[in-house]
Amino acid sequence: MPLTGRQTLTQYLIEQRRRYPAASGNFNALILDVAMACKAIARAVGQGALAGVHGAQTGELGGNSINVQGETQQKLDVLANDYFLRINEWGGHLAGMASEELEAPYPIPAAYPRGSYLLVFDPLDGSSNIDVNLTVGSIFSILRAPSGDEELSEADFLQAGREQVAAGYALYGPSTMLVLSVGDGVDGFTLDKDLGEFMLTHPRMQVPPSTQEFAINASNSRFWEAPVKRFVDECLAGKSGPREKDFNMRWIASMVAEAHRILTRGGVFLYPRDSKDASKPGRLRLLYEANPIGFLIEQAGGRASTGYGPVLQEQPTQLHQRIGLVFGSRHEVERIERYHAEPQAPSEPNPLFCERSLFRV
Ligand SMILES: O=P(O)(O)OC[C@H]1O[C@](O)(COP(=O)(O)O)[C@@H](O)[C@@H]1O
Ligand SMILES: [Mg+2]
Ligand SMILES: [Mg+2]
Repeated sequence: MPLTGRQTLTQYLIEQRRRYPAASGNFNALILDVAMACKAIARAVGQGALAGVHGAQTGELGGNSINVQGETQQKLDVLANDYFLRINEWGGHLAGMASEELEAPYPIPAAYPRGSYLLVFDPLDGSSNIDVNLTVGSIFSILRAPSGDEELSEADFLQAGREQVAAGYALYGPSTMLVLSVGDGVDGFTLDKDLGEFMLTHPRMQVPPSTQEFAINASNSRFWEAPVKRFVDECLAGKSGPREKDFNMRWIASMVAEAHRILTRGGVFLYPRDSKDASKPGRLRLLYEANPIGFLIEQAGGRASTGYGPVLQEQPTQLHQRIGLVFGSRHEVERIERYHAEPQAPSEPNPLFCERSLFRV
């Protein structure tokens, strides 16, 4: 038994390596570098206004800085992105990185050795919550890099979620956590700030198969597709509706925090494909939001879907591609997939989401 009574992240990784001796020490070192970046971000988030890290980032020409997504960058988006790049570029484990905040992939500079993995990340998820002091996080995905020393291209990152070697997130909430899957279940660690170590506190996390809690941004209801309207209407109808049970609703606007709640006590999260903006078939990004969260949820016995099928099977076509995402307790996600699979008859609208719809005005 370790001295502290709990396993540290380093001890956990060493033990994993003993079980799979073929795994390289590079992989463990990479996870520890990612964890270090998350600790640095946690410190900045924790200091908040004292560290002057709140508010929008100023662009080169004055005014707010806008990222490749067309969204205003917060100071912490930029700082967190920088920590990820600086702390992970030197170790010799990576061939390149890609980030929500960078338009193009970031190849490892020639000054450092080139490694065999790719790191893809959303350095700060839930940015709209920074200034109001609510939980935010970082999300990451690890892929294999192509062998050889050809120049890295965007195509090298376009791997389906099933190909991920590992995925995880850090949560900067009342406590700082790191939740990780190396493809053998999901384990959660809490940061002991005095020791500066992530300690294993949530071994073998599991998503309960059933739930009475759902999460969706209901202000988008007029843009939803019929199967999503039907699902939500049925939840809202509660005991007196077809589901014959009451549901509770949550919306934090930090997907990483919603994922953590669902990994802890179950639930279903929807940011589905909708008709809000024809150029964006969804809000969330496939490579660094949907895929890593989908990997964790499936490793914990839950289900992650586009509504039409498993999200981890989607073949990406662009680095910053967006996608509809539904994940969480298996029975609810399967139900939503069933609703999408049922033939829609526009001439015979379902009364639940038309005249009697709870979202109808
Ligand atoms: O403001 P909305 O439309 O509810 O969107 C909230 C969603 O946007 C996100 O914040 C997107 O993440 P970023 O902060 O990394 O852009 C998700 O975490 C969250 O689920
Ligand atoms: Mg995000
Ligand atoms: Mg972000």
